[in-house]
Amino acid sequence: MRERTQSQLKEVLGAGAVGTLQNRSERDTFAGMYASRLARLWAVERGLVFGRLDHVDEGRLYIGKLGLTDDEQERLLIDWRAPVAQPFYRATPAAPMGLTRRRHLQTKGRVVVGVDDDLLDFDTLTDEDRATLNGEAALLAALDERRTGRMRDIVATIQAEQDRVIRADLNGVLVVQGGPGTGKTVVALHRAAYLLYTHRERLERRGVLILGPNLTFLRYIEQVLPSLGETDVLLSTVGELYPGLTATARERPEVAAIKGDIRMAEVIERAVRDRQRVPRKPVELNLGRYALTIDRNMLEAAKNKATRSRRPHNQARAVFVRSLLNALARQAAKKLGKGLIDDDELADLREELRTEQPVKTALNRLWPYLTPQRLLLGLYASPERLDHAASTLTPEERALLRRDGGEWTESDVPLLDEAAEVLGEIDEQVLRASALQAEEEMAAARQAAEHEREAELAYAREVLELTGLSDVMEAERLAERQRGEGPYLTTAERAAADRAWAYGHVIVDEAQELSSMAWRVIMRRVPTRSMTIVGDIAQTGSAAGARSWNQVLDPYVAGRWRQERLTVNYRTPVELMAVAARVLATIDPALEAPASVRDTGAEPWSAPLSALPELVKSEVGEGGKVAVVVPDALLGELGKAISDMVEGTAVVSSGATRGTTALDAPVAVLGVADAKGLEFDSVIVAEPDLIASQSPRGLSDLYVALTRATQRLGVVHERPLSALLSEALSGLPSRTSGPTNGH
Ligand SMILES: Nc1ncnc2c1ncn2[C@@H]1O[C@H](COP(=O)(O)OP(=O)(O)OP(=O)(O)O)[C@@H](O)[C@H]1O
Repeated sequence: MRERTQSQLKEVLGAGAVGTLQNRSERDTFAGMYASRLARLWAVERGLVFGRLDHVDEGRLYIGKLGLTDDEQERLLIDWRAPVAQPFYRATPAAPMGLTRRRHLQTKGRVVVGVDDDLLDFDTLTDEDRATLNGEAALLAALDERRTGRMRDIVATIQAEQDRVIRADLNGVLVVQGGPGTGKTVVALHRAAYLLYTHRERLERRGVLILGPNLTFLRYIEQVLPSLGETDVLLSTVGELYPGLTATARERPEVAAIKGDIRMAEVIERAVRDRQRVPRKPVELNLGRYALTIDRNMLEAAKNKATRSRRPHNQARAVFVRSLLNALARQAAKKLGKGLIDDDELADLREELRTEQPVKTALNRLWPYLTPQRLLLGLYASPERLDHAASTLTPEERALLRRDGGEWTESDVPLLDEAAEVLGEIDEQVLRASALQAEEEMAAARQAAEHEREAELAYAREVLELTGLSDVMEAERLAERQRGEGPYLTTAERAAADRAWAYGHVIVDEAQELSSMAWRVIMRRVPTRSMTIVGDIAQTGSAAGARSWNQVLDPYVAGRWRQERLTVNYRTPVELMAVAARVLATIDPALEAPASVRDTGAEPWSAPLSALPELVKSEVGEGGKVAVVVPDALLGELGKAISDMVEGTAVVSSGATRGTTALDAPVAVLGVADAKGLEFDSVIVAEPDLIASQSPRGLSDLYVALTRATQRLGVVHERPLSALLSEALSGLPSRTSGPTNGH
């Protein structure tokens, strides 16, 4: 199939860029189709075939990562997502679904290195068969494997409760609630692959978006879908949802809480209204030959008209300007002694006035073009504007929003998106004209005599300021880059560049962390509300995060969402989960930790903080990936202490970029927010008490930290444990250095 597709691609490309426009576009479409088919055929190499079904009636079927037929259309391999493959995941001895046997195949390259059978129809079994039955071997072998720093697909070992989530209906909102390690992430990814297979046409056109908590996490999961042959899915954080911006900086919890609060929607709306100004005093315009006055009545009338148009701010500006210019033109006619004028004359005068500099400046003051960036920075920078727009917040809350310039944060992105909704797009033509105008102003300033230059430049800058052009020009450059849509731009790429894109399906991971304002952005991206939301309310660490799924979803789909639960922990062994469960009980005794599926015999241990670098070294010696989860305040200090001692240590500063090496390094030192969703062979948690007290949801953070390990867990501290934690953690056997036993 690879060879055939390759030669089809070659043939199409060989036809060259000739012919009519339509010919060429057809050629591009075919080339795109063959190229992605080829990519898919190469992507499924690892574990191509992993299962066999022995049917009572139909004989043998092989299950694999994609479907294959031979030249006679005989089925060679069945795609795991096809309905006939379902018994591979769902059949049990009680409900064998027509199977006598299910076989798991382990392969290395093209060689079968192991088989593992589940015999489902006991009547056909001999006694010896029954005695050697070990259906869980494949799963347990997969779970015990050393971690590589990248998530792997689980097609060969999907469990029945997970399969139900994966194959759930596309429409509506599905919430998948499950404790740590229950496979929420990996299941969500397989669901994306399943939905693309089952609803290929609809979803390829509209695209699928997967949202994760941070860039390291996206890196961690980015290979799963390609390994299942699906390459055109957009992975993103909320910080990247506003096109042209990657916000990774994190806000202090108290600021994040305010910026994520639903009251901010109203604040933004008022901030925009506050920029549609009616000054107390009339505005005088000196046009040389005569002077005009913009009085309050004219302004109110123009503003009312613009508001009644119900268009967003930037588009309503045209209504405002036209109304005001008409009034000014009538005034000018009077001044020029023309008396009553007809419509044509009025239009001429209006257009004449439109080009007068004092008029332009006044209009820009009264109803400026605004970009979301300019609006927000203008708001944060001015206590007066904040007092006005944010009167629903307390003075303390307003003070927390104050900021001069600075980097965009993750919490700003939903506010920028909200502002973009209220402001509306700036017309392309206006953008181009204003960019041109600004360039002319700058050029004129440069040409001006030396002594005038200063003043001219200041003026040009003022024009830029007033119209918000300094970032409008940025915006235009960006728009231009995005317009270069070549024929090979994939759906995901086009969607990423378009703020108004409506996705076919959106999957939200670690969904409990998102603020109310972030949910508004996400919901705008899926008007059909076809969504999968996965998370664990007990793990909520963000101050702006969710307390219940009802609270999150009621504003959008009250009573119209369904929930599935995942109950088995595939990551954390029993011994480690016992400790985590005790911490969970301190958050709320009613919360239940998921049951672990395996034990390793390695008990969690405790040691003094001073031994940390030594212990890390010894853990590295045991092999696999090691993580040290630290309180944010100690990241620098402990990161350095460990780096000095252990080669190849990666310290993950908050707001890491996609290029981070944390996943590839033998040791990662990181805060809880960056450890969310990840897993490591061995985890050491430093100063648990400080983690628990560093934010209002600190105990949940500690629970997250304690559930990241697949094999071994240690706790190091020098501060005494608080009463709350001592019951959960103080009984751990102590360790100074050297390997743990039991593994
Ligand atoms: N059916 C399965 N077969 C093999 N491995 C599995 C299976 N289900 C889950 N796993 C493994 O268990 C680990 C935990 O899965 P995952 O990260 O998806 O859990 P999670 O519920 O998202 O956890 P958390 O909430 O802690 O982030 C992963 O290594 C995953 O590959």
